[in-house]
Amino acid sequence: SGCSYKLRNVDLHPLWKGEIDVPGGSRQSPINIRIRDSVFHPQLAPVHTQYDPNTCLHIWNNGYSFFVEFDDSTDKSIVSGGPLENPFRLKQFHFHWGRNNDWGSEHTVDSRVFPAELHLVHWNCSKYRTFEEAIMEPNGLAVIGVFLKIGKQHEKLQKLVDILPSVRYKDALTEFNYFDASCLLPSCVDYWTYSGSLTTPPLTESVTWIIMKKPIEVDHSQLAVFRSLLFTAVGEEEKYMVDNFRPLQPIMNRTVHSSFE
Ligand SMILES: COc1ccc(C[C@H]2SC(=O)NC2=O)c(OC)c1
Ligand SMILES: [Zn+2]
Repeated sequence: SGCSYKLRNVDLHPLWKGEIDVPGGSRQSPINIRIRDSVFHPQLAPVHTQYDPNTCLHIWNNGYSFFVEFDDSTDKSIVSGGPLENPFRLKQFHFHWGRNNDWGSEHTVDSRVFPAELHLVHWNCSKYRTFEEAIMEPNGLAVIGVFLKIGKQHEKLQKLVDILPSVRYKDALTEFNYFDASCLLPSCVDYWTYSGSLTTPPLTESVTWIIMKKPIEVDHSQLAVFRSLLFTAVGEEEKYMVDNFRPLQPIMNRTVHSSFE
């Protein structure tokens, strides 16, 4: 039961008040994935994640989303296979969501919007020495995108939901260890992949996007806790952290490939 396309009459986050498109950008994200325009690539193997829950470090509110960050000093938590030529190291994951369940995702599928979207961010440790270096390179990052839909409670996510109040304010950071990020992946291995960019400044065109076809389910009360976070720091006029997604960008002359027919 796809939700109908809803005009997102949201007032944009200050991040997007100014420039929305990158001058000369030819591979910006997010995009609308048109299923009938995607090209099946039989050589696209399943994506393989190998995450060590002990590499989980902390969670922090960066004023736009909350980032769960990982120790990326070793190859203990990596993604490989799929469109990737070599393994990439897990650096962080975060989400984008709306003020209500009618919108919130960054990517859309045949103009269908989801209430939220998870991004698992990895960098090309075979070619670059650090994450900061990799974000400036065309093949520097691999981000796995997973759509969230409202349904049954996601039990493994609850450990994360329960700690969110401790990072309510911008710049708050709290220790968060032993979390297996693979519990946030859908059981279906099908995905789309395309070349794109970061969806917040510096908007660099350094991302191989891997968008999972199937969403994961969370219940409405779990998503409600995301919306209790603040964009603002202690002492500032409180602004709820909602609608932290970038508007859709032009596909230009890109092809989205699918790992499934
Ligand atoms: C300075 O480097 C950065 C800055 C921002 C982000 C987060 C962006 S990028 C994405 O996919 N979603 C987001 O909100 C980042 O992530 C790789 C890397
Ligand atoms: Zn993101």
